[in-house]
Amino acid sequence: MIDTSIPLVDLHRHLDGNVRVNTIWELGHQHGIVLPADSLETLAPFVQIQGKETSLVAFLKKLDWMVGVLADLDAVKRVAYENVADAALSGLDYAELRFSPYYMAMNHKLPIEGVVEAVIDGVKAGLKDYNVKINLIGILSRSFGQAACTQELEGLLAHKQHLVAMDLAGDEMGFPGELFNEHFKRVRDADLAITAHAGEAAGSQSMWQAIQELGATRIGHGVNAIHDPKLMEYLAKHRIGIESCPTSNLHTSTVASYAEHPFRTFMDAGVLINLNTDDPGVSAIDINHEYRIAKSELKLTDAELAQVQRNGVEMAFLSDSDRKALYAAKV
Ligand SMILES: O=c1[nH]cnc2c1ncn2[C@@H]1O[C@H](CO)[C@@H](O)[C@H]1O
Ligand SMILES: [Zn+2]
Repeated sequence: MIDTSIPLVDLHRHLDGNVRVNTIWELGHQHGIVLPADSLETLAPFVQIQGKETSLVAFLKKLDWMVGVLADLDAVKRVAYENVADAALSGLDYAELRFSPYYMAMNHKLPIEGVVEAVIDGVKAGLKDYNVKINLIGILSRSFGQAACTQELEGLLAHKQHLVAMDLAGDEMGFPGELFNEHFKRVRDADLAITAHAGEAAGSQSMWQAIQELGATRIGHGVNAIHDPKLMEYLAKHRIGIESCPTSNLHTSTVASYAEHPFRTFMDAGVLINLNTDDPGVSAIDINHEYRIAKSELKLTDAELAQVQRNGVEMAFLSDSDRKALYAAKV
């Protein structure tokens, strides 16, 4: 299913949506944080999806315990380290890990810039022990409003040399992209690439906004583009990549079933699209699961899966020489 001659990448993966249940348990006890359950087994349903949630906002609540145990910067560093380990252990050659330092900092009033530094340190430590290539994407969490995103942006820009891109995530319906035009002007001025969660909870207009006003060259989810033929044409023509996360889309009720996921519609329209995990800890999945689902439920052939795998490498925020090196390491 996975072609071992092609690099395996995950481009849409929230570091703060991938905290191990065991780590939540240990950090909770270490820091005297009252957890909602008194054993590891009974904790899992509070932080992982059981069946599915009724909406994106309901889904996002599952991440709250993951950041709720980040009581100090060592905890942040640990989570970042374990994210590198998880990426390597699931067989990824390359992952772009995205994180929202405001969201990670807010429960225990950690310094936002300190969180950014701790993530960078944790990833560095992970890379000493595990063989995988990692790049970082900074997230502006729209759900906390414009002022919080300004603080978040500044904490991230202070370490922009460690980032490849910036993303807009959170409650897409409640906080439309227009609110963040000024933020993303600063991101463009800093020469970082841009991806944005769009067309997940809101319609295709939100994707046009992300592309034309924020400057996104990739879109997270983008499911709702299929209702807008002009946009589909535009995505294909301009090679705007769709970071697709089918299981997350099911878990947020963005699609009602795998069978209704429009992945194939994008492929047939010539749109660059790949497979990703989104919040592997919350969804309790890994990248292999998404490729299995793409075969069994989205009915992709092995040749199509190989194309999807290559699309991911094509879409990655990598320099041409790094992209070549990633390919070269597989042959
Ligand atoms: O599927 C998703 N759609 C939109 N936002 C998301 C999703 N998963 C996580 N986050 C958001 O990303 C930040 C943490 O990295 C948080 O703002 C969380 O709500
Ligand atoms: Zn996401």
